[in-house]
Amino acid sequence: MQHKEFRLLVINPGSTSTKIGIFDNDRSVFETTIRHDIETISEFEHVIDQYAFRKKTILEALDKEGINISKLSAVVGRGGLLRPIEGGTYEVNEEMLEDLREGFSGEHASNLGGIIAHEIAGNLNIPSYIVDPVVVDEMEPVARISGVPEIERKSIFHALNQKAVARRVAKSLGTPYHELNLIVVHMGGGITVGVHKGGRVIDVNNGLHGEGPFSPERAGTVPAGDLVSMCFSGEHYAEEVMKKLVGQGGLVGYLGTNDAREVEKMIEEGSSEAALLYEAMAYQVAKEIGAASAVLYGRVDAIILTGGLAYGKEFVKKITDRIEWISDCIIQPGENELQALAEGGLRVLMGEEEAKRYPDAIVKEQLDR
Ligand SMILES: Nc1ncnc2c1ncn2[C@@H]1O[C@H](COP(=O)(O)OP(=O)(O)O)[C@@H](O)[C@H]1O
Ligand SMILES: CCCC(=O)OP(=O)(O)O
Repeated sequence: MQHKEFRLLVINPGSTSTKIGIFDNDRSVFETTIRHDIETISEFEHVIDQYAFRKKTILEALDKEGINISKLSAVVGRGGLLRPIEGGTYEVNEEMLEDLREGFSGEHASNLGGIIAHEIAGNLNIPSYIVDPVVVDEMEPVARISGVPEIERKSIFHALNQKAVARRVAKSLGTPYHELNLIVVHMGGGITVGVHKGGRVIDVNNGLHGEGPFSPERAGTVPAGDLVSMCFSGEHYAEEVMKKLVGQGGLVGYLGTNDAREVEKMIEEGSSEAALLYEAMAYQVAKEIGAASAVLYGRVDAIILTGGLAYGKEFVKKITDRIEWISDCIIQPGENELQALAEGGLRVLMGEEEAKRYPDAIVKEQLDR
């Protein structure tokens, strides 16, 4: 029987880059990463303001490659800060667009994925989807408690890549994903450390709003009392403080760059400040992995390090030196997000799965609250 051929455009806006791909069914025929330096990104007050800029760079990249978008069957974007929902593929609809534009759970580049996908697809009269957005929420009740009754911990993380890489590693280990205890560490513009138990991410640091290790452009956990004092010092607007946590925190805050390769260059050129900060980022990642291993009572089948920073051999060594006593460390540099987006869209186009309707699949515990 002859299989139908679908051509998909997949779009993955990250905090430091926009990655795009063209897939014929699940076969990648073109992929590129457009990096955005901190000067360009800082010109925009809000992430949503980057919409026209990111869309233009995508269309230009496709045009440069001579790709005719009129032949597309669907456009799939990385999903953003929606309401907490279960994993899966969702058709982009008006309710979703409204929440993405507003940034229902905050601002992040992935909010643009569904919006740009919908815009390009709408002009071609084809469907648009998002897959496993950053708000996929499988946290256990015990992990939701913060210590302040009015504040609940949230699941905001690299769900798409963490799940895709975990499944890939499970396959290579010859054990089903849902039978493994894994710690998956995605290290990109943000850094998230997910505890995968029985195929669910039962705990993870909120990689966006100040939890966990600091990262190329985020603060991670900061001393709470000092943050409160800063907020009420009368010296800063709320938006300014939020930017210190997201966008202008981490390496950007200390060294003015979100590019780890530049930091490596500074270290090579003798900067002891850059060396200390790189060491500190690795130290904080290792500490978070230690905490994640306690969630699993120390029974960890593997620790997976992934994302752009996992290409940095020295950086990875600084982490593994501190944690390899916990379990085997598997290094999967980069991410599998474009492939995962394509496969999610394809499952729906092939009729293997029905697209979920947003916001029908909101995590039930959230509604009960
Ligand atoms: N070869 C490399 N060595 C070290 N760091 C790298 C390398 N390639 C990318 N990175 C770093 O990874 C980070 C971006 O990771 P990535 O997963 O692409 O981020 P995002 O998708 O969040 O934009 C940047 O700090 C970048 O400098
Ligand atoms: C919001 C969590 C996902 C995340 O941090 O993505 P980037 O590393 O691409 O910014």
